Amino acid sequence: MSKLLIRGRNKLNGQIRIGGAKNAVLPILAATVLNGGENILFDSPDLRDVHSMIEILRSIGCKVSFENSVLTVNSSTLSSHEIPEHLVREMRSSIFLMGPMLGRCGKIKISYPGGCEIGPRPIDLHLKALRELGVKITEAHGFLECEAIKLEGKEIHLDYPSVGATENIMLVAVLAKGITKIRNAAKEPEIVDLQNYLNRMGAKIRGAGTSEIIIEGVDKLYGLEHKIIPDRIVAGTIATAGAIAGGEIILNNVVVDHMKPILLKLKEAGCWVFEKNNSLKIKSSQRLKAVEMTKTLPYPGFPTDMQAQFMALMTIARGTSIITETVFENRFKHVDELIRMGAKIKIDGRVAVIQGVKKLTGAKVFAKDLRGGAALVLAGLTAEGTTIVDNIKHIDRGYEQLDKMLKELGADIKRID
Ligand SMILES: CC(=O)N[C@H]1[C@@H](OP(=O)(O)OP(=O)(O)OC[C@H]2O[C@@H](n3ccc(=O)[nH]c3=O)[C@H](O)[C@@H]2O)O[C@H](CO)[C@@H](O)[C@@H]1O
Ligand SMILES: C=C(OP(=O)(O)O)C(=O)O
Repeated sequence: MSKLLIRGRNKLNGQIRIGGAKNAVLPILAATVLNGGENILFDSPDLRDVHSMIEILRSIGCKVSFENSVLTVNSSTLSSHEIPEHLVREMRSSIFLMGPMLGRCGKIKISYPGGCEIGPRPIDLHLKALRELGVKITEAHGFLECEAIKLEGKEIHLDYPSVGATENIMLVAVLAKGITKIRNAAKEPEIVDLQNYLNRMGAKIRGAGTSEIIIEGVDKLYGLEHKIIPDRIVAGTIATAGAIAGGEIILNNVVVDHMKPILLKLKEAGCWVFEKNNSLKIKSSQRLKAVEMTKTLPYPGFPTDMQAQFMALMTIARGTSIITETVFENRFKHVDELIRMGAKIKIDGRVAVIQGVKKLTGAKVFAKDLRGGAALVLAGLTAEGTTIVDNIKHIDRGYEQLDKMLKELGADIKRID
């Protein structure tokens, strides 16, 4: 199992370019099966999840190549509607295939996505919406057999603004007859990127980024080129690394607007943040202050995918901070590991109370999920002595060589296989 070894207390300085977003490229990769053409995706991040999605696409007959951040998918050779179970178990995002496969071939057989570490993550909202749009779903022996009897646009009200359900509905509705309206849709920037990608292949969608998305079904879609938006969570993680380690870093290729909820919290903690066009300068030269209240919420609220990293920062802030996780039921698994490094954190249900300490100390810790793992790396940057973060396969799911990026900025970090 690969590990990261970090010798703490180096300041971070320098510049780094942020790559394309995992949460944008995964639904877009699934969407490539819709058009039966050639899709060229620029700025695609080289991540474990992206490779899992590539394997899925190949397993159903698509031709895929990936070189220098350019992903090419030709879906004209699609030949199967059955998604291999072992690949679906690798990654929850495999359920994004449901919408496009139903639109293109009228059927899909897929197992329930793999278990996850941050809560039960049901897919009931996806299935309810698909049924409303005319899909017959039979659930048996852990598999979902779905058949599009007659795909017809409808008004769908989501009980919760689920990112994945909003995207799956968009993906099936593009080729349905008539108009689909999603009410209480999720507003994340990655949904806007999906809308832009789909519209450029011939779809008629408007409203992404607001709570009402309208999709007018079309008959035919075409292959195209598209550039993936920058990853706001990777940018937020590196910005928080700069804040926790101290120094002055510049992040290039970011959409500052997407990062506002994260930047507001960094500023509240006393960090200097300078915004300029598509770059950000983060400067931190003194012990930061505790941020009294942080609550994770759907966009444009503070992202749950930044909760663990922000908690790592709060462990060494002056004063007491409270972080409430409202999106996922079980996303505090990094807490025990941070405590091993000297953090003072108490958990009560979905609320964490963090009493800032003057310093953390290096320890052997275990990454239990993606963002929790990144939080442990950030804690290691400030800790006295050596930190070993074990089980970093989770981190590789969402960061393209986090160690390399931090090393470039001056961290003493190395990967041991
Ligand atoms: C690939 C991708 O884009 N992943 C992101 C996406 O995940 P994902 O799309 O899975 O997240 P959702 O927005 O769907 O989930 C939010 C909440 O809704 C619940 N829920 C969701 C669907 C459903 O059918 N039933 C249900 O109860 C979930 O269990 C969770 O408690 O948004 C999350 C919330 O911003 C992020 O943490 C993930 O990084
Ligand atoms: C939870 C996350 O991703 P996924 O939905 O792909 O598991 C994440 O990116 O933090």
